Amino acid sequence: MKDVKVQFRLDEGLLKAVDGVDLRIKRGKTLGIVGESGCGKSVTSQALLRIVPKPGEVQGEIRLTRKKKDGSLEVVDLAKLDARGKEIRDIRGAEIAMIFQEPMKAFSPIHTIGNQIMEAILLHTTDDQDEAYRIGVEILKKVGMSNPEQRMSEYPHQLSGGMRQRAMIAMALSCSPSILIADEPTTALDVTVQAQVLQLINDLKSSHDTSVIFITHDLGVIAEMSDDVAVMYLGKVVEYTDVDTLFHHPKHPYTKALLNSIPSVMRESKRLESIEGTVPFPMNLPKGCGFYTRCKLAKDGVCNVEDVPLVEVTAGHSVRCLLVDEV
Ligand SMILES: Nc1ncnc2c1ncn2[C@@H]1O[C@H](COP(=O)(O)OP(=O)(O)OP(=O)(O)O)[C@@H](O)[C@H]1O
Repeated sequence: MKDVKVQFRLDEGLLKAVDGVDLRIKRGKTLGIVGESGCGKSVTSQALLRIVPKPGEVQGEIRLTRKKKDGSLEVVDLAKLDARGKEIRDIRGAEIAMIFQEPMKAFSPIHTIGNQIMEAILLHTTDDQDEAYRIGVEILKKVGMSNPEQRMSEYPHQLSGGMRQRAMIAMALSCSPSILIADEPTTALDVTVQAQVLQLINDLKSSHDTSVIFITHDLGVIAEMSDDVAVMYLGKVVEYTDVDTLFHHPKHPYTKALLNSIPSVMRESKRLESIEGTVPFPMNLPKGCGFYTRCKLAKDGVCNVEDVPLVEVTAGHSVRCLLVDEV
């Protein structure tokens, strides 16, 4: 993704939900996107699939390298495609699939799990009903579903929360996508089921060489799942590096504050730190660093003058902060 912007033209003004995001998703690796509510994580992933709701507009470059039927590679700029056209519909589900926080929103309540999984397979993989059924059962088995044949004929409400989440992952994986977007997929689950679902995504990633974009506000989950991490704040990436560097050598004051706000059994402190205030609304923002109003290190006349660029401070580690040397 290169300089990707998503803006909503509303009566009140221009809402910049995503404001110039540059990200790279490597094959077979997980990119974690973390940040507070409203920072633009979900809209970034919606932009990738071109499912940003109206009146949202996507700008910038979203380059996807894909294999053509003859085996050769081609690069498609998803941002330039017609959001309702055939080309992006072929890519959605087949090339890039998504799992959501609430599976009930992804499934239709009036069709069986089997019908819904088979629909995706019949659309992208085969015309043969029997083969689609066989692939459906196989994929349910793979995601650890008990009695997969029986599940095929059940409706979403007949499954438990954890099973519904597995069924949604099965539907997303049924066409072997090269990119899987997981948007807070475990937030609504209890911790044991959460651990199983995370394990499942990690297993499938390594066995299928799938690239995963994992969106969450939970830094613990980020640590467990990601190879690279992008920390987002107010529609921008403020820090972008590999997971070890992020946790051991964070540079941006916002990342540091986020890390200090996680309770740890290893750290002895009287009070858990919190970040004062809330994320500003992304409309009519003043110039300068988006974190200025909440940053303990902010300097008047330095940080609130010009927009701050994302700078590579060491190889593979980019930070959007003018005071990065002092931090
Ligand atoms: N359909 C829409 N119309 C107008 N504004 C929107 C729309 N969808 C999102 N936004 C705005 O875009 C910004 C980013 O939203 P987004 O849902 O990407 O945040 P998020 O980081 O995913 O938050 P959460 O963790 O709560 O899902 C927010 O200010 C939100 O209000």
